[in-house]
Amino acid sequence: MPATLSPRPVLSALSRSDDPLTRAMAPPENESPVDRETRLTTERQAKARSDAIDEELKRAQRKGPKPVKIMLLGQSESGKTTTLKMFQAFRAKPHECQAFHAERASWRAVVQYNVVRSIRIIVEAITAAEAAASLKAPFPSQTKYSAYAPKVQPIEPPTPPSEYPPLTEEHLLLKMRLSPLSQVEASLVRQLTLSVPSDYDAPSSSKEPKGPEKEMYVSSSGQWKHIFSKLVNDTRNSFESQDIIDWNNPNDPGVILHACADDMKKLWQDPIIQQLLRVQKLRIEEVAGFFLDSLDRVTAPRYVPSDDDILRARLKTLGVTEYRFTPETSGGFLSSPSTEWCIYDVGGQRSLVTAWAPFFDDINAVIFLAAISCFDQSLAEDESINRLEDSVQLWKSIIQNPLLKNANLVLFLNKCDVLKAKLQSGIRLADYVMSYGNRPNDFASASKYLKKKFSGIHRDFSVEARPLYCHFTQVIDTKSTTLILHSVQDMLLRGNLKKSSLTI
Ligand SMILES: Nc1nc2c(ncn2[C@@H]2O[C@H](COP(=O)(O)OP(=O)(O)OP(=O)(O)O)[C@@H](O)[C@H]2O)c(=O)[nH]1
Ligand SMILES: [Mg+2]
Repeated sequence: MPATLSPRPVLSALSRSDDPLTRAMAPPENESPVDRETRLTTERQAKARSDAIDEELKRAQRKGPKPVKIMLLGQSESGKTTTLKMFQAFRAKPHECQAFHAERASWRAVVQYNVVRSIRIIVEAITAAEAAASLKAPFPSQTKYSAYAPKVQPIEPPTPPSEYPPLTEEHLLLKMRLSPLSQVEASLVRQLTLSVPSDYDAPSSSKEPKGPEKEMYVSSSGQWKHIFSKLVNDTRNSFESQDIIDWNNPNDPGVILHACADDMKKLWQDPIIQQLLRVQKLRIEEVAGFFLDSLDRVTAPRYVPSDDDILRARLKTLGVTEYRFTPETSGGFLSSPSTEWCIYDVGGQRSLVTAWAPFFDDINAVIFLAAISCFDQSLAEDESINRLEDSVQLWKSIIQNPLLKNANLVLFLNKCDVLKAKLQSGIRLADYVMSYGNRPNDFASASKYLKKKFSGIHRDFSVEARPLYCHFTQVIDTKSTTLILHSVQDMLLRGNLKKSSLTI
């Protein structure tokens, strides 16, 4: 005899005539034994289906709420990927951090690429000075360096070559001795890209660059790291990079870099070269991925990048990278249930902005990064456009976008360390931002002014009335950024829980 199925017991307790629904649901009074068996089988199957659905729902609930979706937006070089690295290294649960640390081998190649790239800027500056001296050529065009060097708004005319400091035999000798670095650069490009971009002009000592060079990029920060799988021992059971890198590989770019270390240092520290860079208005220290002050360390045999090196290493993003993780919570109520986060890191170059929109749907929060130190630079893509002004316009278009009207807005006014250093070195904000007027040229006044500018745009143009969470950041600084990400995380989790009708 099959077990009685719900709602039989209730039915039997009711008089059939009490309620039309009960009557309708009741089995016919003259039901035959065969019909009864068929009916009970059908009911059992329906119950099994219903139980399966309940179990699936319970499993989904156990898995926790929907992931919190966050987009990192902002202009190129504003610090989006660096912020993502901060999430990966310091806000994820320990086993997820481990994967980040295992990527040190990959980041080692990026640091090496950044070093070689900086040296190439200097070598090209020497070549330009040589050409100017021997051929009495017209002004060497600054656009030659446009992909690398932070460009200054054309307020001052370029320095005439007659004012270039005279180079010595020693400089030319150094340049020659460093020529093997062009092979290292080509080899690193091969390692770091799945295929060399067709418009990438592989450097060659015998060839002058043709027009503006392209900065190397990766199509997605996830993909390129797989290339380094060949560096990983099959029998690896350790996440330590020392175990991952093949230190005996004679073709490792680190071998030539180590051999050239003294010459690179001599070149970078030479006072005449420093002066040459100054007159050519090449501020290499401000180029993303600057490691020339750490040459001893980063060219040492068995060099493995520190967390700090990874945060400073520069590789442009092309496309959209998705990173999922479960954040470490502060404990207490918010630590349960643990919500998964899904972070999208996009390429900020102008031509890539149109690729962002398909990801806007369902986004919980936008972290917009504005590099407020870039007030005296122009866009790599268009020298006539001031970077800060471009960032303001981008911010305006994001807060006006109807697809993002439900997204929480977090604004990182980033690169505060660079802004401070620039103002202290005497570069005047008022020379580039006319409305700054005669306010003091210090960090306190400049940062206050810039915050007002960005929050004023939010107040006047936001498609929806919503709060703005604004932070002054320098996302290469782990301590302060960890605290800020912590507060952003709590703010978003609270918002997310509220939306799911859970009170906190
Ligand atoms: N000094 C300093 N450097 C920073 C800061 N934030 C980012 N950087 C550096 O700036 C460079 C560019 O940062 P990324 O995070 O790659 O920039 P991005 O926004 O991802 O750029 P795209 O991928 O081109 O869109 C890197 O070398 C970072 O180390 C900061 O607050 N201070
Ligand atoms: Mg990036």
